[in-house]
Amino acid sequence: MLAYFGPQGTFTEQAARGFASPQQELVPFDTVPAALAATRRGETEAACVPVENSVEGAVPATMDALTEGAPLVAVAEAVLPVRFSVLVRPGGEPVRTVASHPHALAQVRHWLAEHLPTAEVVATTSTAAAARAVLNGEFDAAVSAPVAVRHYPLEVLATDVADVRDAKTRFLLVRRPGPLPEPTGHDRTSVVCTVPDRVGVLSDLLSELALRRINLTRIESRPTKGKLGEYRFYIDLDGHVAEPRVGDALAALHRHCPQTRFLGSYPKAEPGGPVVGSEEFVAAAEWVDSIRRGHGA
Ligand SMILES: O=C(O)C(=O)C[C@]1(C(=O)O)C=C[C@@H](O)C=C1
Repeated sequence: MLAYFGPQGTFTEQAARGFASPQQELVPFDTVPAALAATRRGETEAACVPVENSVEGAVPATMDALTEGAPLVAVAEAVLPVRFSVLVRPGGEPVRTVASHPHALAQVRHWLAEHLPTAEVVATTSTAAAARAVLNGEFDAAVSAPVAVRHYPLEVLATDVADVRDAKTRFLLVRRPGPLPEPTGHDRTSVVCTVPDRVGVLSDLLSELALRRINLTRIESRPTKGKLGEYRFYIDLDGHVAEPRVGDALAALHRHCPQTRFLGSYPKAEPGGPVVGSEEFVAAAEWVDSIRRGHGA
């Protein structure tokens, strides 16, 4: 079974369908923490959750839920184009309220201002939860994934709605810790470091990556929710922990920041970015090894 951030008809369901094997049952959960909790408890083999949108940035619910509770690791990612449909009940009633996930609302702000300027905008837990609520008569319109109309008998008021063309959302497939996916040469590694209160610690972390020519693809901070001013840094970098260069860098991050959690090494959905080989790291490690064995200098 594969848990996903639902209900049926979310963008996340689409991403989950891409990950699932033909026989695998998909199980919707109304929140990201609930989908991850089912996987932590072993009720589902994996969970699919949104992690980052090209317009609105990180999905805080996912970042927090991956850090709090038993460890989970990402084994795959997917990137989907995001364009919305605006769904209403059949019958042409006036649209006084329009609902959706905050990330979706942020991606259609201009469209709403132009086409539904007087409608009150309401946040829901997901785009599909908004469609479900419109069906139940709670709101008049939902900004939803185009597939939502297959699950909820609503009418399409507008399609292809997006303030920013080519917007994309990245999704992760996470499991309980186990064997890692094999390196492909186009991988991403994710970690979260809860930094100690020490001068220059962030600069130290970044220097360790730069020294090893590791490309940083994302860095985000979130409060630990403990003391004011205490932060965690979510770091995505190019490469796989199985590569000596990357393994070496993660060990260095852990030295600076003992509270570092590994969040996975997995193939990138859209290969790109500079490719840096590990050859010189392997050669250097072999050289040191031969010195230790008394064979070289
Ligand atoms: O509500 C959904 O349909 C989701 O899958 C969540 C989500 C998100 O978290 O960003 C996914 C893609 C869109 O950017 C809008 C909402």
